[in-house]
Amino acid sequence: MESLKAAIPESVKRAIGDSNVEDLQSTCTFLHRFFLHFDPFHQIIAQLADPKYGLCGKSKEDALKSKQLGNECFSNADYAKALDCYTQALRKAPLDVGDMKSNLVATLYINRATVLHRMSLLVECLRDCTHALQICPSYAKAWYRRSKANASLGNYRNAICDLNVAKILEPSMGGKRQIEGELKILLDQCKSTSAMVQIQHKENSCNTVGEMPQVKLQCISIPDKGRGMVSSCVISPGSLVHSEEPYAMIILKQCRQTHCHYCLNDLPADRVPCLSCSIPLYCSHQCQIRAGGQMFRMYPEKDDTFKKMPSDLGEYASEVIQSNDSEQEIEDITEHKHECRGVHWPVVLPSEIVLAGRILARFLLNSTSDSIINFVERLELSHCYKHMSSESKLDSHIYAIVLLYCLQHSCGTMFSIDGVSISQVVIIISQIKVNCMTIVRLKSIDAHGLSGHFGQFPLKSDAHSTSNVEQVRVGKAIYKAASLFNHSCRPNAHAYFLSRTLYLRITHGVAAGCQLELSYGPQVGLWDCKDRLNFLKDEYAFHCQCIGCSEVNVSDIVLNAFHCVNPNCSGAVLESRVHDCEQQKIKHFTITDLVEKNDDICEVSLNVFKQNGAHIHGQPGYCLKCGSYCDLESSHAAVSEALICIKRLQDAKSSKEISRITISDALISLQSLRLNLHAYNKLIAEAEDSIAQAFCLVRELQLSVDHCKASIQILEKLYDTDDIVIAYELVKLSSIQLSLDDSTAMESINRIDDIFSRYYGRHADLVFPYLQYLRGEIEKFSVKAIQ
Ligand SMILES: C[S@@+](CC[C@H](N)C(=O)[O-])C[C@H]1O[C@@H](n2cnc3c(N)ncnc32)[C@H](O)[C@@H]1O
Repeated sequence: MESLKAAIPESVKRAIGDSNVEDLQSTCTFLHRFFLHFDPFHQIIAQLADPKYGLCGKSKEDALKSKQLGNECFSNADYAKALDCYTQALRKAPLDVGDMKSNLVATLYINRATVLHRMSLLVECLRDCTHALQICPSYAKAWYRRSKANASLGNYRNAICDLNVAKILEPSMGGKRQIEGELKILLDQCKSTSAMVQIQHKENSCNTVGEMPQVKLQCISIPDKGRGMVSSCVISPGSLVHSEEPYAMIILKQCRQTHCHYCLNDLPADRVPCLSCSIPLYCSHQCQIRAGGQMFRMYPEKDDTFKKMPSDLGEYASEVIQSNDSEQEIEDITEHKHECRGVHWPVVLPSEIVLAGRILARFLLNSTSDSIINFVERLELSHCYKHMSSESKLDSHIYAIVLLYCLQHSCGTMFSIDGVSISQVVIIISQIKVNCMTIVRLKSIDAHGLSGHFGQFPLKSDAHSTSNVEQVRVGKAIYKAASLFNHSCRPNAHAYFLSRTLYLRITHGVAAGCQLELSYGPQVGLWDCKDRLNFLKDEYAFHCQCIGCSEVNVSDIVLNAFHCVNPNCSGAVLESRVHDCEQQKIKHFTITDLVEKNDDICEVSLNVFKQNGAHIHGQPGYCLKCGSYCDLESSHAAVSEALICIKRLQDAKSSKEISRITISDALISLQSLRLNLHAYNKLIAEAEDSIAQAFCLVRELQLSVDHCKASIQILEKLYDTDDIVIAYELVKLSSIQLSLDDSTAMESINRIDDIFSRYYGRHADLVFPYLQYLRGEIEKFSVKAIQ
C-alpha cells in the first residue's frame, strides 16, 4: 500500500488532504483515474483478489505434509504437537480428496480424534468422530473411535450402538472379529454399571441468557453531541436497557488462532476450519455454517448403507450424522462467504477495511440494485470525515478503491466503481472509525503470569496465587442502534458482550430524561482530563463535552499531582499540562456550587475555590490548598528514580526471580513516592499493587493484604467506590484473604458480587464464573461461624 501512496502526485494528495464531504466525489474520481493508468495498482489488485495468486487456498500437498508430521508426533507421544499438526492439515485439506471411503478430511478428523482421546478430551473427540461421519457415514474406523469415546464418557448405550454399526461396516473378517470381542466386553461393562449415564453430545454453542430489555429509551438531539439516547423513566442500577446483534463484525488479527472467527469465543481443541479456504477457525460447525452459509454445510453421502442395517440401528446411525447443524436456521448474513476462495485480501488489509467490506457485502446481498449509491444514508451512522487528518483522508481513499476492486472479484456481484461508489466507501471507513465497538472478554491472570478463565477455579495448592482480571480485546463490530449512545468519561451505562450479542446495562440509577452514556475507553480515574481529551480527539475525532471533562472532580486534580512541600498539607500541586486543563474547568465554578458539598475537593484544592475561580498564583507548581511553592523539577527526579526501582521489582516478578532485597528496595522507593507525590496519585496505587503481588509470591500474605488495601484506598478516590475497577482489585484482595483463611474476605466478596450485578446483572456468573467459587467460599465461612 505504501508503494501506491508514494506514487500519488502531490497535487492529488493535497486536494484529498484538504477535502470535505462535498468534495469527495471529485477527489475519489481523481485518484481512481490515476490508479487506472498505474500498472502496479492492477498488479496489487491481482495479487490480493485473484484466486490464482491466493495464498489462503486449500492444498492437498500441504495438508499431507502436516498430516505426516502429525503422525510422527503421535508416534513420539507428543500429543499437543500432533493435535496442532492435524489442525493445520485440516485447514489445508480440500474436501474432495479421496472417495467417500477414504476421504482426506474425514481421515484427519479421525486422527485428531485419536489424539484428543489420548489427551482425555473426550467430548472433543466425540465431536471430531461425528464430523468425520458427516463426510463419510460408512467410515467403520470413525464409528469404532466414536464408540471408544462414548464408552470413556460412560455413555455405554451409544458406545454399543456405535460398535454395532462399526461391525457391520468393517470390511475385513479379522476386524469384525476384534470388534465382536470388544462388544462383549462393553456389554459386560454395561451390565455391571447400574446407572447408565447418557451424555448428550452437543456442539459448542454460543449460549446466552434470554433476558430482554424492559425499559423504553428515546433518541433525541443533544447540544454539542448530535443524537443521543435518554431514559423515558427512572431506571435502577443493573437494569438491562439494550441488546443487539452486530450489523457486521470482525475478529482482531492477534486472536485469529485463539478465538472463533464467528462468535469470538475461545477455540476448543477440536477447532473447525473453513471447508473452502485456510483462513478462519471456528468453535463449531454451527459457527462455520453461520459464517459461510449453506454451501458450508456438509451433506452426508447419500447411499443405502444404513438401510441395510436393522431398523433401530439404521435410525440411530442416521440421527448421529444428521445431528445438530443440519436443521439449523441460517441467517442470510454470511460474513465470510465473499472472502472465501483462497484469496488473501481479507488477511492482508487492516481489520477496519475488511469490516467495511463485510458491511458492503451485506448491503449488496440485500440490495435489489447493484449500485452503492445512497448506501451511507441508509446506514444512518454519524461520521467524522471533516475532522480526519490529511493522512487518514488519503489512506481512506486508497483503501476504498482497493476494497471495491477486491470485492468486485470476490462478491460475484458486479457494481460500478466510480467517484460515487468510492466516496461512499470513504464515508463508511470514517463511520467505522467513530462507531466501531471493540469486543472484549474477561480473563484471569494469576500472580505467576499464568492465564486461564474464571471458570477454572483455583485448587487448594494454588492458594498463594492472586487472581487478576484482564480484559482481552478480541474483535470489532458495528451495532447500529447502540451507535446512538454517546460517550462520557463518567458513564452511567456499561456495554459488554456474550458471544456476538451486545448488552447494555445501567450502572448508576438515572432519572427520567437523563442522558444514557457509555465510555468509549477513557474514564475518570483511568487518565487525567488532558489525556482523555487527547485520546478522544485522536481516536474518535471529537472534543469531549461530558460531565467528567467539564466539571471539577477530585480524580482529575490528584491523579498525577505532586505533594505539597508542607508535609502536613493535603493539597495537590499540579504541573502545567494538568494545571491548564483544570483551570479551564475551574473558571465555571464558584465555591458554593461544589466545594462546600465535597469534602474531598476541599481537602486537595480549597484555596482555588476560596478565590472563586481566580487563578491561583497564576502558575503551576503551587499547592492548590495552601499556596506553597514546590520545586517540581527535583520532585520529578526523585519520582523517576523510585519508579526505576519499582520497575525492577515488576521485571523480577515476571521472571520469577523475586528476592527480599528487591522488595526492600521497592519499599524504600515507595516511601520516596509518598514523599514526592500526592497521596492519591495513581503511581503510588500502582507501586502498592506491585509490592502486594511481590509479597504474595514470597508468601508474606498479611503484608500482601496490607499493600493491596492501600492500593484500593487510592483507587477509591480516583474512581467511584462502586466502579468495576474496584471490583477487579477486590478480586485480588479476596483471593489473598482466602489464602489466609481471613473471614474479612466475606466483605470483599460481597462487594464484588454487588458491583458485578450492577455491571452484568443476570449475566454476571456467565461473564465471570469465578463469582460462583467466591460465593461458595462465603458459605464455608458462614458454616464455620455457626459451628
Ligand atoms: C457513536 S456516535 C454517537 C451518536 C452520535 N451522537 C450521532 O448523532 O449519531 C459518536 C459521535 O457522537 C458525538 N459524541 C459522542 N459523545 C460525545 C461527547 N462526550 N462529547 C461530544 N461529542 C460526542 C461525536 O460526534 C462522536 O463522533
